[in-house]
Amino acid sequence: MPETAILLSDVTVRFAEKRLAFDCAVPAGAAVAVAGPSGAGKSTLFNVIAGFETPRTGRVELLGKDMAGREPAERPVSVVFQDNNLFAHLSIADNVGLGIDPGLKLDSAARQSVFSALSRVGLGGYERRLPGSLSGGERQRVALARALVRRRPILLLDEPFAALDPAMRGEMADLLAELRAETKSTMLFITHQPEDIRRLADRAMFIEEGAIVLDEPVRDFLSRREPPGVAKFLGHSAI
Ligand SMILES: Nc1ncnc2c1ncn2[C@@H]1O[C@H](COP(=O)(O)OP(=O)(O)OP(=O)(O)O)[C@@H](O)[C@H]1O
Repeated sequence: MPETAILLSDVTVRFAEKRLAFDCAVPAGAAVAVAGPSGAGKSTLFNVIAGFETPRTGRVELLGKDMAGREPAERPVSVVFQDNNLFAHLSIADNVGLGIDPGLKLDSAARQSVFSALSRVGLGGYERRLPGSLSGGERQRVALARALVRRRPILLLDEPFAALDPAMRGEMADLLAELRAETKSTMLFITHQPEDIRRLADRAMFIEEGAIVLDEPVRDFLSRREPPGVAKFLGHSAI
C-alpha cells in the first residue's frame, strides 16, 4: 500500500466565474475532516477525487496511480452523498446491492455481503423495508452499507452527521471509527461541527474560497486561534 492515498498537485477547477485550486497529500489510513464555509469548495474537492468533476489542470493520484481518464466506477473510491441517494421504490437490500452491481444481478456471495454490511451498520432485519419507512439516521447507515460492500480503500463522506441528532452523531462517529479500524481505509468526511472532528479525525483540512488553506494534525487544528475563518469555525475568538 503506498504511503499516500490521495495526492492532488496543481489541480484547478473552473466554474463560470469561480476558480478552485487544490493541492494536498493525504496519508493512507488517515481520517481527515474537511471543513470550511458554505460554497468554499468541499464538495468540489470530493467530486475531483471521485471523478465526478474533471479538473482543468493538474494531477490526481490515488494510491500511487494517476487517475486521468478514469471514470468514477474505475477509481478506488466510494462516496456517501449527503442526501444518501437511496431509491425510494427499492428495498433496503437492493439499495445496498446497487453498490455491488448496478443491474442487481447478485449471486449468493454478493447477497451475503449485503446482509453482513447491513448487520455491520446495525440494520440487520431491515432488508425488505423501503427507504421511506426509515429515519434519517437509518437511511444514512444504509448509504454507508452500500459504500461498504464496494470495498474501496478510500471512503468519502459528505456530511455523514448532518441529518442526525446529537446522540446519533456519537453513534455514527463510533461506527465510522470501528469501520476504519477494521478496513484500514482512508476516510475523508465533510463536517460543519468541531465536535465531529474531535471524535473521529486525526487530520483536518480547512477550505476557504476554493483553496485548501490548512491541512494538519487534528490537535494543531483544534487549538488554532487563526486564521479568522478557522477561529470562527472553532468558536474561538479571532485575534
Ligand atoms: N457545477 C457547478 N457549476 C457552477 N458552479 C458550481 C458548480 N459546482 C459548484 N459550484 C460553485 O463552486 C463553489 C464551491 O461549491 P461546493 O459545492 O464545492 O462548496 P461546499 O464547500 O461544498 O459548500 P456547502 O458547504 O454549501 O455544501 C460554489 O460557489 C458553488 O456555487
